[in-house]
Amino acid sequence: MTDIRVKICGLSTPQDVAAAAAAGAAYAGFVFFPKSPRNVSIEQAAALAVEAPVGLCKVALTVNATDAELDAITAAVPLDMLQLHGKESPERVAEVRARYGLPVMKAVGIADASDLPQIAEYEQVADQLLIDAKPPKEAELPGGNGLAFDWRLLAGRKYWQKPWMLAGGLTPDNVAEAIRMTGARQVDVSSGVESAPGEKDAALIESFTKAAHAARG
Ligand SMILES: O=C(O)c1ccccc1N[C@@H]1O[C@H](COP(=O)(O)O)[C@@H](O)[C@H]1O
Repeated sequence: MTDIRVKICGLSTPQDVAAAAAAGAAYAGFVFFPKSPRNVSIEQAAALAVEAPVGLCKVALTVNATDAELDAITAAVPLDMLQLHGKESPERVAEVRARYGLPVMKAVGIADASDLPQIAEYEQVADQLLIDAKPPKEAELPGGNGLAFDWRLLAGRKYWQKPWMLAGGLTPDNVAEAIRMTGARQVDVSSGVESAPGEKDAALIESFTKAAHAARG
């Protein structure tokens, strides 16, 4: 059985990147969304990405970004993947993938069973899927809210053909149970490894990756 792959999202300092790499994370996420407490400038992200260890997959998270915004990010930051975390249509996902030549991971928000068919739709056009909790209507952020969805919705599902990650409200304490219930082989976390909004905690990053790597789906 292959190891669980962990993405630590919302990194904003060299110490955050070092902690994610030291803990054995496979992906490092940089958030380009001004309303987020984890937002980084293009200059900040470029400096972090240049120094990141070889082998750590560097992911830019954007929300309904325009071509001009994506042009600026991709021109300056050495990236391995784009994460689209807004209301991008399947057509827009395909367009971004073709324009930038980078793998695209599309976030799909789940609140109940009626949200599941979207996964099959985005699977046609994205390289990976990120299955996250749907944000509450009043939420400022489309993700990164520390909210989980009912993992039983994924239990016993038909397998998807594309790689996918589980996200939403994961913590060092619940990630093993989430993996067991959903069969996820990849997990993504942001607020569950923070001591305050936007402040990553190296000890929590380590506990999270340890718990995820020890878990068996
Ligand atoms: O982290 C953010 O601030 C963020 C902002 C806008 C869109 C998505 C965001 N984060 C993503 O959401 C998931 C779940 O977050 P959490 O662990 O529940 O806090 C996270 O893994 C990011 O990919």
